[in-house]
Amino acid sequence: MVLNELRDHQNIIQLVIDTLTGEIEQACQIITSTIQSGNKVLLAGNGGSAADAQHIAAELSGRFVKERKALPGIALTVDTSALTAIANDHGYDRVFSRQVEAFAQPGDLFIGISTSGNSQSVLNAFQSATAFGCKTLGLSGRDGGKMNGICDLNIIIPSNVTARIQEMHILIGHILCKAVDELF
Ligand SMILES: O=C(CO)[C@@H](O)[C@H](O)[C@H](O)[C@H](O)COP(=O)(O)O
Ligand SMILES: [Zn+2]
Repeated sequence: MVLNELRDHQNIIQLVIDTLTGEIEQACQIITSTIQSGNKVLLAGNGGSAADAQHIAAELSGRFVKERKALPGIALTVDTSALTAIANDHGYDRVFSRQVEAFAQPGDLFIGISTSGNSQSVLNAFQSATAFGCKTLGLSGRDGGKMNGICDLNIIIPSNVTARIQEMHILIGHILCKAVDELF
C-alpha cells in the first residue's frame, strides 16, 4: 500500500511537470506582479484546501525561506466569528464571497482552491473577486469543474484523487512563495 501511494505521488508529479510547468510559471507571474504593485493576496478553500490557503497566507505574512518584509497574504478561512455569522445569516455559500467584498481592492489577487472545482463557496468568491476588480487564480483538479471559465487562470491537476490533487496544490503554493521570495 505505502509503495503504491508513493508511486502514485511520483506519477502525478511527473504529469504536473510534463503538462503544467507553463501555467505554474504564469501563476508565479500573477502573484509577483500583485505583490510588486502593493496589492494583497486573498485565499480560500474548504477542508484540506482551507489548510492550504492558511499555509500559503502564513508564508506571505510570516516568511517562506528568505528573511524579507512581511507581505499581505490573508486566508479567508480563519475568522470563526465572521465565518459563523455569514454562514448563519447569509448561508455557507457566501462565507468567502462576503469577505472578499469586505476586503478586496482592485488589483488584489484572489486564489481559490477546490479539488473538484465545484465548491459553491469558492465559486461565489471568484464571482465577487472579479466584480471587485481582482485578479483570480484557481487551483483545482479532476476536470476543473465550474471553476473553468470563471477565473483568469485555473490550474487543473490532472488527477481524480483528492489527496494527490491537494499534494500538488501545496507544491504549487510553495513554488508561488519561492517566486515571491525572489523579488527581494
Ligand atoms: O482534505 C480533505 C480530503 O483529503 C477534505 O477535508 C476535503 O478538503 C473536503 O472534503 C472539501 O470539502 C472538498 O472540497 P473541494 O476540494 O471539492 O472544494
Ligand atoms: Zn486531505
